[in-house]
Amino acid sequence: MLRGIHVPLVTPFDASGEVALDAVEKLAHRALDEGAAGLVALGTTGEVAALDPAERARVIEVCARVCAERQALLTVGVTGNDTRSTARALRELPEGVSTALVTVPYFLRPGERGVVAHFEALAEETPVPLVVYHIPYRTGQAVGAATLRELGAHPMVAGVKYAAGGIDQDAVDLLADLPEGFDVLGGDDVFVSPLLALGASGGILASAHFATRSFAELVDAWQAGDAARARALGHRLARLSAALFTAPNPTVIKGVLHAEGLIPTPDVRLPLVPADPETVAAAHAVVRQEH
Ligand SMILES: O=C(O)C1=N[C@H](C(=O)O)C[C@H](O)C1
Repeated sequence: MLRGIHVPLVTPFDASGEVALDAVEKLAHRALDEGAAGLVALGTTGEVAALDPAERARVIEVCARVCAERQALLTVGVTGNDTRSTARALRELPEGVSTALVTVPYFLRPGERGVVAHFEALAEETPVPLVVYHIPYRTGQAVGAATLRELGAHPMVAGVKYAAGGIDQDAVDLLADLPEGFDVLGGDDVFVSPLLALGASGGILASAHFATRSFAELVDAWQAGDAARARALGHRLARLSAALFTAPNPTVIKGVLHAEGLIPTPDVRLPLVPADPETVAAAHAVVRQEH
């Protein structure tokens, strides 16, 4: 079910600080035009924590409309570290959402048994399949291959966005023996090529706002077993991703999107602060080489 490149859209703001919904719509069409299999609304890249409920609803509405028109998959980020409120947020997801990207409970560090209990409870209530968002350097909670496999056995758990900060032993173990119907999507942009080589089926990658078609080709090349082509593309795209992650995400990506005239401002909401102009210019130079 979870294949190809899914672009976690930034949430652009206009000069008065409001969400620029027309720019969201344009970015959504552009990503799909360029070969993305789906979109992710309200990811980390979408600054979900800084949006109020009405803004979140409007962003989902725009993305759901575009994905329905284009027959693309819409994943919506649902974050929370308490099971009851996360279950409520899932139940309240509107029509048009295909899957929910649910972060491993952060900060609390409930242990792996707590993580399993959390996702099992959510899986009983969710109207759409879940994608576990495993990102221990943000959540503070380790989740090993055995636990991910246990979660993946549930019919309402469709996959994991794997962002362990590199290729670790658990990634190797998990991809060697995946539960039926459970997919692994890379979530660390710089490491997506090696994860695809191990058997991941795609990626949720903020850097795929740029060179979307090349990222989609990277997935296809690994799946076709064309290692020479995949390796060359992977090295090139890792350089692009590294340049886009030299300051907290999504500050550099917004800076470059603005420099390209694709969003009205490069603004982010506090506590994020805009990337400095030199950082944006350096990343923009790498992006331009991909045009
Ligand atoms: O919003 C996302 O989804 C992503 N967030 C990651 C992060 O900010 O750590 C990066 C990844 O490309 C996608």
